[in-house]
Amino acid sequence: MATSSEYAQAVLQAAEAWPRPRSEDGKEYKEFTYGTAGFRMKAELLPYIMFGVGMLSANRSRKYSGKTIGVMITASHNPAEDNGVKIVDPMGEMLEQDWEQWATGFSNAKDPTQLRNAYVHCCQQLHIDEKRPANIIFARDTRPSGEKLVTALKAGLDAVGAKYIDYGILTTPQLHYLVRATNTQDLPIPYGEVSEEGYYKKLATAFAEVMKFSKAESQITIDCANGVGGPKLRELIKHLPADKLKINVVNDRINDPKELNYRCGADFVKVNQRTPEGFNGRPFDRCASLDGDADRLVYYFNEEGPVFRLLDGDRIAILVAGFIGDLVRKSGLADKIDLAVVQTAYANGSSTKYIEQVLKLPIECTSTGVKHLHHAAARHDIGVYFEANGHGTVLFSDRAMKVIRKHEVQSPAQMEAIETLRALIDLINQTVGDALSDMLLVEAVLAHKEYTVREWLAMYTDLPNKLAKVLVPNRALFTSVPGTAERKLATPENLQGKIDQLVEKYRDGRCFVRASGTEDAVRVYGEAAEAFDVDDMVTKAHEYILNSTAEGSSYGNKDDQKAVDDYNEAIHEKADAEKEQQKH
Ligand SMILES: CC(=O)N[C@H]1[C@@H](OP(=O)(O)O)O[C@H](CO)[C@@H](O)[C@@H]1O
Ligand SMILES: [Mg+2]
Repeated sequence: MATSSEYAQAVLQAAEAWPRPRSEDGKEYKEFTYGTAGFRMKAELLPYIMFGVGMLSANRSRKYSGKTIGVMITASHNPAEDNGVKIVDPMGEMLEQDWEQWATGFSNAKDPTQLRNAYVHCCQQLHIDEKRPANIIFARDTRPSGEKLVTALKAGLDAVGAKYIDYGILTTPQLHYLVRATNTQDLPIPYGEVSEEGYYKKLATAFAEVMKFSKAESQITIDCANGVGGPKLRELIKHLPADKLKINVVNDRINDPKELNYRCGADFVKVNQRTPEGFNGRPFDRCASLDGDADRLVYYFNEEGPVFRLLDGDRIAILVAGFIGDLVRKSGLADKIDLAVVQTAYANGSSTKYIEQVLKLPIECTSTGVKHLHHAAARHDIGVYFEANGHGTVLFSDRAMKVIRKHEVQSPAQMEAIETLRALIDLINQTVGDALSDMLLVEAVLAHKEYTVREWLAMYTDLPNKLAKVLVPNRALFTSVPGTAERKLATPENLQGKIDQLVEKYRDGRCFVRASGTEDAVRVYGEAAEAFDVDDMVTKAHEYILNSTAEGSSYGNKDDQKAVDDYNEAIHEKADAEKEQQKH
C-alpha cells in the first residue's frame, strides 16, 4: 500500500459519513460510470459520489498548479428526482477524457478504505503534489436535492484541503463561463468579469454591438423548462437593449420541483415534436425552449392547422455558419480563416447537403456527444458545432481571434463586417453550448438577415426521418467501426451487412445503429426521401437488431418498457403528423 498522506487519512475518516449505496435488497453495490453526461442518476444515490468528485476535482486543480476547476450539479432535462454532476476543466471545457476513469474508479470504491487507496493511487500515478493549492468553484441547478449534494461535495473538498467558492444556483454554461473567467483574469485579454453579473454584462454588451447595424425589432417567447434558465433569463433581460428584442418568458416556475422539465423544455419539444403544454402562441410566432440547465436551445413555431415546425440544432448551425461565413468574406478574411461545421450522424441529410452545396463549407462528422464535436470544432479557426438536439456553440481559435482583432479594413462595408465578427466572439460562449448566448446569437442573425421563422425554415426541407430506441439484453455487444463516427457497426457480426442491403432499397436512404452512451439501449436512425420508406426501413432495422442478439429482446423492467412505448408512440405521432402535412 502507498504511504498515506494527511489528506488520505482525512478521506478515510470523512468518507464514513457518505457510504456507498447498495441495491434495494441491500446486498449488491451499484456500479457507476462517469460518462458523456458526467454522473447522472436518482439523486439519492449521489451524495457518496459527490464526496469522491470533490476529491478528484482537487487533484485536477493540483495537477494544473492550482488553476480553478468547476463542478456543476445538474441533471439537465431529466426529471426533478434525478441529479448529476460534471467536472469542468480550466478553460471551461468538459473534463479531459483520460480522467473519466479516475472519476469512475473513485465512485466504485466500496468503502472508506478503498476510497482512500484509490485517492493515494491516483496521486501517485498522476504525480499529484498535495502541497500545491487546489481551487474549486461549483454551482447547482434548481433541483432541491442539490443542497445535500453540495454538503457532500464540500466534505470531499475539505478532506483533501481544497479551497472553494459556492456560486449557488446557476445555469451550466454560466459555471463554465466563471471557470474560464477565473483562470484568465490575469491574462492580457481576460475572458470576462468573474461574477454572474459579469456574464450578463458581457453578453448584453456584445449583443448591443452586434445589433447596432440592424434596425429589426423582434419578439420571442421562451419556454424555460421551469428550470434555472427562467430566473437567469429574466436577469439577462434587465441588461439587454429593450428596443431590439422583446422576450416573453414562460415556464419559469421554479418553486415546485415537479414542474421541472415536465411537458415543456427543449428535450420535450424535440422528442415529442410539439409545443410545450399550455402553449398559446399564434401561428408563426417565434418560440424557443431551453432545457433544465439552459445549455440546449431549440426554436419552433406553429403554422395554421396547427402544424408544428421545429428549428433544431442542425438549422441553428446552418443559420449561424452561413452568417459567419458571409462576415468572414465581407471583411476580407476569406483566405486567412478556415471555417468548418461539425455534425454527428444524427444531423439530417438535407442539412449536410446544404452546408456542402450552398454554404460550400467543409463538414466534419464526429461520434455523438458534445466532447467529440467540441474537440473537432477546436481544430479549426472557426468551428461551428450543434447537435440536432440543440446543444452547440461556435469556437474561435486563438489565431482566428488575433487575426480578427488586428485586421485593418479597406472600406466601410468591411468595417461593419469585422465589427460584427468581433462582437460575435464575445456574444458566443466559447466554453460550452449555452442556450442564453445561443438565443441572442440566433436573434442577431435573424435580425441581420431580416428573416422570419418561416424564411429560416424555408432554407431547406428536412428528409423524413425517424429515431427509435431498442432495448437489448446487452448493448455492449453493439460496437462501431473506429473512424466511422459510429455510422457502421463492427459487431454483432453480419448486422451491418444486412442494414447496408436494406438501405439500398430506398431513395436517399440512410440508416445506422449504435449503442447509446447515456441509456441502456441501442438507437436506430433512419432517413429517406419518403416518410413511408423511413418507417419501413427503421421497422426492419429494429427487427434485425432484435434477431442479432442471441436471447432476442428482453425489456429490463416495466418502467423501461413504458419509456420505450411512450417514446415510440411519440415518434409515430410525429410520423403521422408529417404524413398529414404532406397531404396538404
Ligand atoms: C441521439 C441523441 O440525441 N443522443 C444524445 C444522447 O446520447 P446517446 O449516446 O445517444 O444516448 O445524450 C447525449 C448527452 O446528453 C447527447 O449529447 C446526444 O445527442
Ligand atoms: Mg442540458
